[in-house]
Amino acid sequence: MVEGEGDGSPLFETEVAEGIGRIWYKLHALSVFVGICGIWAYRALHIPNAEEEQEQGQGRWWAWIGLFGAELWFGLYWVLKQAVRWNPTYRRTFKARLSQRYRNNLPGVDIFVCTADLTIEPPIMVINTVLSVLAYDYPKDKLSVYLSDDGGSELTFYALLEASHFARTWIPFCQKFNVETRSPAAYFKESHTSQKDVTEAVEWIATKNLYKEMENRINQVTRFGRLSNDIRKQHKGFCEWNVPSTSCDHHAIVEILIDGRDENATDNEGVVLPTLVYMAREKRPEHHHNFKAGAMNSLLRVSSEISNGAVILNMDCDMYSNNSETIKDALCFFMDEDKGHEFAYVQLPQRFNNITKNDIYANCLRTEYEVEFHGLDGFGGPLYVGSGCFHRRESLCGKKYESNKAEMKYNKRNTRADASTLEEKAKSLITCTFEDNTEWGKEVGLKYGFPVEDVITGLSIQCRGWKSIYFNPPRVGFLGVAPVTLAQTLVQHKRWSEGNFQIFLSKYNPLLYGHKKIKLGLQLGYNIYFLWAPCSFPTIYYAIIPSFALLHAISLFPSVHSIWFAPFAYVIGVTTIHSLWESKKVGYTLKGWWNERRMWLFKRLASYPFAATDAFLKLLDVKKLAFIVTAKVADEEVSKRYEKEVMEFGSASLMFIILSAHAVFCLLCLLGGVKKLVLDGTGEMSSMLVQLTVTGAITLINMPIYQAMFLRVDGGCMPISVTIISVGLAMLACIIGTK
Ligand SMILES: O=c1ccn([C@@H]2O[C@H](COP(=O)(O)OP(=O)(O)O[C@H]3O[C@H](CO)[C@@H](O)[C@H](O)[C@H]3O)[C@@H](O)[C@H]2O)c(=O)[nH]1
Ligand SMILES: [Mn+2]
Repeated sequence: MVEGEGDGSPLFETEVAEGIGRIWYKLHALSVFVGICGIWAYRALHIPNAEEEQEQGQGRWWAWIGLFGAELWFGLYWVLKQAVRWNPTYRRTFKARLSQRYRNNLPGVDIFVCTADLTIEPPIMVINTVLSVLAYDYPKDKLSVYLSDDGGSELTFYALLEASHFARTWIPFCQKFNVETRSPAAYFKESHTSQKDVTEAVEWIATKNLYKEMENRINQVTRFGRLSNDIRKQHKGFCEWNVPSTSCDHHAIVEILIDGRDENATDNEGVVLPTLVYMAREKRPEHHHNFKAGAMNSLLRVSSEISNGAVILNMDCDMYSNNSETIKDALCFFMDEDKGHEFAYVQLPQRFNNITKNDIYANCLRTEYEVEFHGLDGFGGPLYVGSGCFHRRESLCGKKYESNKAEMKYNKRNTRADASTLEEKAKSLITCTFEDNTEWGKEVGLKYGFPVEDVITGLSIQCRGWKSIYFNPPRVGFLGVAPVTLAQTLVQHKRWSEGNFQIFLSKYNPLLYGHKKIKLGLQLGYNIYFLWAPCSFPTIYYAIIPSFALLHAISLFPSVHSIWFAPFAYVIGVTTIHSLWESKKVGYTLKGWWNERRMWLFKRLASYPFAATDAFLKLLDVKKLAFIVTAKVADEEVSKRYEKEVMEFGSASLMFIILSAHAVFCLLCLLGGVKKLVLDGTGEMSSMLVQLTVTGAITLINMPIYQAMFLRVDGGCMPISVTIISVGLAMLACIIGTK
């Protein structure tokens, strides 16, 4: 036995960042905090009095108080952000020890893939995700994959049936040639025969042809919109669609496409296959289905009947597994003899395979995944953010944490009931009324009532005493599809920020609900995300008032010659440098950093305000919960512009009117202000420097908007109606208040 590999050695290792770098970081943070206090002091000590107001214009007092409020907010929010930067924690697993120690005692793993909409989540994409997890490097008799289809479509069922056939070739192929990328579409895109020897190349070509043929069949059927009679004869499951049904009105369907207990269900090399199940829960217009949370809870019940794996992996249909070892990684945490029993879930970062070089819409959330989540891990574990999360079934089903060390076991499968009996039993668990008068959606399973079902579920699991793990493997674990237009990103962020803020406003507010249950650092950490939406108000204020005052040559900041200038310069300068440094460290380009800054502003101007409003309306019970599924396909023109990192507008929307009206407004303020200062000689340059900088920076960041309004002519440019309305609005705003 290798030294250190014995029974007692841990299955994972934790490293907390320390050393001189940390000390510098903390000193820097302290100094910035002093600067922030300086800004607060300046505001508090210089509140304009009535006399001054006479001199400098009516609204100055209001402007001042508003800025004070905004600066208080930003300062406190900055403090929250330090919490997750204080103790970054990193994890490493020892998979060889796991395999050696638990060779025959590994637990069953159930993988849940969710899909909801046939048109924006094409079946070929869905089954690529399914194939990537079917091919996991894990004992196949312990692996079960479930597809939940909220679209309830026979086309998706057909695609899954095709996948179940192709899996027989794909799984052994991956094993034999050590394929790392186990989504066939992604694999055949990145790999070429030229890198292979003859035998491999032959099999490579054969497998690729098989895949391409399947892809063609599926895409043809999808385009056509229905199945031929020949196809419908291929499997008894198609009978389920004999009665007319729609995505929101149909009975429960459960079809076991591959029964892992069946000795004849083997791949081309004669090895047993993983279990594969199609599920569409019953849907009726008069019953609320609770979106993804409802689907996940149905999956929990159906899987408990069929395979009852002790570990559950949650996947979105667009996010394939890119690393065939992540199940083992997750198990290194769950099965560690010393600490394992404490962990409820292991979240991996969500990465995307369609991010452009400079990540124009700041979709990859690198700061969150590379910096902040490591910080959260130091305080008891990260948020559960959906796709790419491994759960202990017990904790997801509502169990409280108990400190006794119980080993995670392999649950024996029900071998008596045959597949069709299991299917019938499973169907009875996913009817519309099954959950009535039960704890499902409340204390059991994923929680209902929030558009970010995962985050609230994770929080309540942590509040039941469990810890969670953030694991960021060297080879990316999961790769999904990020939105490719500005509108999609803004809408996606509206859902997230609204859901998060809704939690903040509810009884689940981490400061109350988590009090004495989770660490303070984690409570603060949660609030970074929960307060996204209200961050919009101080930002809007700060993005308008200083510029407006500049236009009127009213100074709202200290003059360069004043000692009070120092804290402003220091805080603005150092936080900018720090964010540059941080984003460089996590792999952003300079332009990527700039794009991230832009999206920071755009989200706060045009997405979060809607989220905050809707969250309040929901609190008052005037608005119903909605879940807009993010689009995963785009037409060719749009994709081309995305590849070239040209910002996409194209359609008229209120979000765009806000953005462009604000952009024009700032430009007018900048021009007007400079004219006043330079040509008319009103006001002092030295006391306007901060406002000039702020307005100038906003104008620079808005460059793509001006281009889209006045220079571009392609399909993604700003619609002329939006341009007219926003220029009108901006001019109106500039005129108001001008005497
Ligand atoms: O009624 C529904 C709505 C959605 N989904 C599925 O839920 C997943 C997530 O939806 P998507 O529109 O892709 O949301 P994203 O914003 O991309 O997803 C992020 O945010 C969600 C919470 O808002 C999490 O559930 C996801 O895991 C996380 O990746 C997709 O697979 C959908 O098919 C359903 O199964 N039923
Ligand atoms: Mn998604």
